[in-house]
This record gives sequence, structure tokens and C-alpha cells, in this order.
Amino acid sequence: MPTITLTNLTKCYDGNTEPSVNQVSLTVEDGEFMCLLGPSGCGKTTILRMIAGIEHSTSGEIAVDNLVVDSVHQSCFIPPEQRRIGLVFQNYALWPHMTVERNVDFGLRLQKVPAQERKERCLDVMGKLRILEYADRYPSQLSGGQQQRVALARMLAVNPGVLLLDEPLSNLDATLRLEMRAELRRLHQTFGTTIIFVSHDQWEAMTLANTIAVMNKGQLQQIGTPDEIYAEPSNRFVAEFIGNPKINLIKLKESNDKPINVASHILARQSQAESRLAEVCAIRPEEIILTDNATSHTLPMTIENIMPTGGSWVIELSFGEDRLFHSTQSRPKWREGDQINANLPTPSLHFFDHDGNRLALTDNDKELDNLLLSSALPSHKYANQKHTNQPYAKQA
Ligand SMILES: Nc1ncnc2c1ncn2[C@@H]1O[C@H](COP(=O)(O)OP(=O)(O)OP(=O)(O)O)[C@@H](O)[C@H]1O
Repeated sequence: MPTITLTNLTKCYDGNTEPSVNQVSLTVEDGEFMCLLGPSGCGKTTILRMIAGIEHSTSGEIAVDNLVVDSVHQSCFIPPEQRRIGLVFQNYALWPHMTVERNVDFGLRLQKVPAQERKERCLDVMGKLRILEYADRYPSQLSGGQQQRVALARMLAVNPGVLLLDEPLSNLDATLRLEMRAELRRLHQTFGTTIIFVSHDQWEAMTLANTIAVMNKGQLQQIGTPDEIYAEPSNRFVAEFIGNPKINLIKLKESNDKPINVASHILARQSQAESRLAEVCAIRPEEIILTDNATSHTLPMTIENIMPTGGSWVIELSFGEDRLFHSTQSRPKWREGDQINANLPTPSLHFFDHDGNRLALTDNDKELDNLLLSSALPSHKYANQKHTNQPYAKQA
């Protein structure tokens, strides 16, 4: 199966001032299940269309294996049908006047595959997608999920090297989406087909893809496994875009723009980041630890809201003027209005500079006591605090 490489791929539509895709470089390896993820209008579909060859790039390059298929610089544009890979867009429109089997057979007929082989391939793919029993039905006699399986079977029957799917599950209700997610995963494992799919739904991307490319405003923000993207977002946009409930953001600068102790203290220890200051600190809701007991590692907080979400709970915490959200799968033992103590473990903190770029912590930084965080927050918010954070405040 082919490897697809994009190098500085850029697309500027006529009449637009900003590029829709801006200098995107990435490689989709053989057998990979990659999701292009990002908000509406960030350029995901445009990338898919350029890979398919139904849109020309403005600059940069697309290569399939080592063969350049689109490069203005090299005056090269190979049309879709000659790109040595089968590119198939998700298309739900089944032929209403054809049975399921004829629909699945459709692409093979176009390819003039001999009748016996067509029959075998159709039966094989329909069996794998569990639609054999509907072979003689018409699309109108199928549920939405069954129709989607037929659409997928029709694509897979032509044995594409790469499957391009644009928001493949967007028309389905929650139950069918879940069913089809499982179907897509199974399909990828069974056929080993390289799949590139487009989604704006981070949950879908996390559950399906083995690689996620996060896009914003035409630019690639980060590429990595779902775990990497979640655990080490490379910038504030990715941190905020991935995760539900959203990551908590804590501003580390006071209104007079004075750098706060924790930021300067941590950054001072990083030679490569000396000139940069953390502006925002972030922590995932599930990383906050709530306890009854105040220790030198905790911050005093009030429980404002406890929101059940079915098997898990989201708890809104207040700390002075700040609001933080904690999520847990254990039934909370507290009530709204209770005073509790929250530990924000230092290794769980993410720091971002003014431009939203991640500031990497050294191992030494990670071992810093959590008091560093409390020392970073405006002192008036600590009026009720029993412990002192003076030692760290002095160092900064
Ligand atoms: N044919 C076109 N002519 C001009 N501008 C276009 C054209 N197609 C897309 N665009 C613009 O390019 C940008 C990226 O569009 P694209 O469809 O690739 O985004 P997307 O991330 O797939 O969005 P969505 O999730 O809403 O489908 C958008 O600002 C869009 O308005």
C-alpha cells in the first residue's frame, strides 16, 4: 500500500486573501488510520481533495510513495485515476433502484472486472460488513447504519489502497455513530487499508484514529497518536480543542502584566526558554485531586456545582474569582457549597507562552512542589489559606 507525503502543501483559492491550507507537511504511512481534525473551515476537506487529485495545490508537493503527483514547482499534476492509489470519497448516495448487491457491485462493473470475480469480491466484502442478508433489498428498506455499511462495502469492493472519508459519520444519530465507529475500526483491522478521514469531532478522532493531525486556520498544529496529542498538546489551541470537559486554563499574569512567580521561577530554570514567559497554565479536569485535608500541596476551593454525566461527574470549583472544572468517575462524597482542598500535581500542569506555544518543563521543574502554583496566583486569593508559600515566592 502506498505512503502519502505532503510537503509544504499550500492552497489559496482564487479570490481568497488567506490560504485555506498553509504549508502543511505530513506523511501518511502504509496502513495508517489518520484523522485530519479541526474546526470548521480549517482546511481539512481541501487537503483531502488535493490528495484525491480533484483540487490543484497552489504550492508545495504531494507524493505517493516516491512519485510526485502534484507540484506546481515541478509543473506536475497527475490526475486522480493515474495516482496509483484508489481514492474513494465517502458517498452515502446509494442507487435507490439497485439492490444492495448491485450497489456493491457497481464500482467493479465500471472497472470491467470479470463476472465471476465480481461475484466473489462482492460476497466477501458484504460478508465482512455483515450485510449479506440484505443483498436483495433496496436501500430504502435499510436503516441508516445498514446503508452506510453498504456505502462502505461499495468502496471496499474496488480494493482501494487508500480510503478517503470526509466526515463519514456526520449524518448518523449517536447510537449509529457508535456502531459505525466500531465498524470502521473492524474494517481497518480486517482490510489493513490506509484510511484518512476528516472530522471536527475530537471524540471521534480519539476513538478511531491511530494518528491525529490537528489543524487550525489552514495550518497543521500537531501530529501524533491520540495519547500524545492529549497528554502533550504542543500549543494552547490543541490543549483547548482536545478534551471534554475542556482543559482548565489558569492565567499566570496579573492585570498589570507583572510576571508571576511560578512562571518566572520555572522558566528561569530553562536555558532555551529564558526569554519566554508562561502566560497560561493548564490542567486537565481529571488530573485535579480533591481531598478533605489541607496540606502544603493543596489549594482551598469551594464546590459550586456537581453535574452528573452518567457514570461520571463534572464538578465546578471556585477559587477566588477563578473557576475550575474537575471530572471524576467516582461518585462525589461532597455537596455543593462544601469547602474542599484541591491538589494540582505539578507533572500534570501544562504551560503556554503569550503566543500559545507549549513550554516544556525539565525533569527538575516537574519535581517542583505544587506550592509553586499557589505562589503564582495573586496573593489576595490566598487570604484564607492556612499554609504559606513564602519560600518559593522569595526565590522568584
Ligand atoms: N472552492 C472554494 N473557493 C473558495 N474558498 C473555498 C473553496 N472551498 C473551500 N474554501 C474555503 O477554504 C477554507 C477551508 O475550507 P475546507 O472545506 O477545506 O474546510 P474544512 O476544515 O473541511 O471545513 P468543514 O469542516 O466545515 O467542512 C474555508 O475558509 C472555505 O471557505
